[in-house]
Amino acid sequence: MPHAPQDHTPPDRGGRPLPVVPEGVGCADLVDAMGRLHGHRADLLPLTSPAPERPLFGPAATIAYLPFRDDFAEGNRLGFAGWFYRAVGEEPSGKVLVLSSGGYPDASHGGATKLSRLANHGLAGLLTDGRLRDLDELGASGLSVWCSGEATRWGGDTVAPYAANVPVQVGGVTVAPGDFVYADRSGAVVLPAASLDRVLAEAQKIRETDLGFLSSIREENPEALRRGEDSSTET
Ligand SMILES: O=C([O-])CC(=O)C(=O)O
Ligand SMILES: [Mg+2]
Repeated sequence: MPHAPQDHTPPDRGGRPLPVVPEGVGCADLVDAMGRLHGHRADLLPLTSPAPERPLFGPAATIAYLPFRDDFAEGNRLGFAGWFYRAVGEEPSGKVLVLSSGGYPDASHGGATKLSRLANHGLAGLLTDGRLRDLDELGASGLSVWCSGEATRWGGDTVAPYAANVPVQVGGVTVAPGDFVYADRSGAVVLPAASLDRVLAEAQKIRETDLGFLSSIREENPEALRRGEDSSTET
């Protein structure tokens, strides 16, 4: 068994458009669906967003941050701009930029000025387990941005980008380039591209089953349940 996927190219969808998350389906439904279809950890605890009403969904372009090294000349020369354009490639539109915090979740991993490239190139947004600066400005950009919190101090002497489009670890979860990332106020979840359609269908089924439970719970008989005579709804 290989320890990591070697090819991170998202599977060819045969011209089919990218799917959307079904109406009413949220993070917990997607995490439940992932639990049914995969054995690995896929959920991140809730992150902070300047526009939490704006869920994030799209294929990941990853940048790995590491603790800053003054002798990493090539990486430092590329800077954020170089790593950003390497990560998003020729088709940046709709992608989610994923920045791994590199062991310093409280350091800033960027601010609204350099991250204005995301809106310029039509990305869906950004997810990181590190902090960001200028959250108000990022919220006004129309992007969906999720991070561990706001920072005011520049973080470039603490962490720096050193690789693009490699699998990264974010909030205890592996994100490979091309994985689909979803985030809302409840949390975030990482969906393998090859399973995407099945996970979305399963999440919709879970949501519909829950709606069915809600109406049978409304109609249940408290007396019968106290006597232990009705176990039709086990929620
Ligand atoms: O965080 C940084 O590296 C610089 C910054 O504030 C910005 O780009 O707006
Ligand atoms: Mg700034």
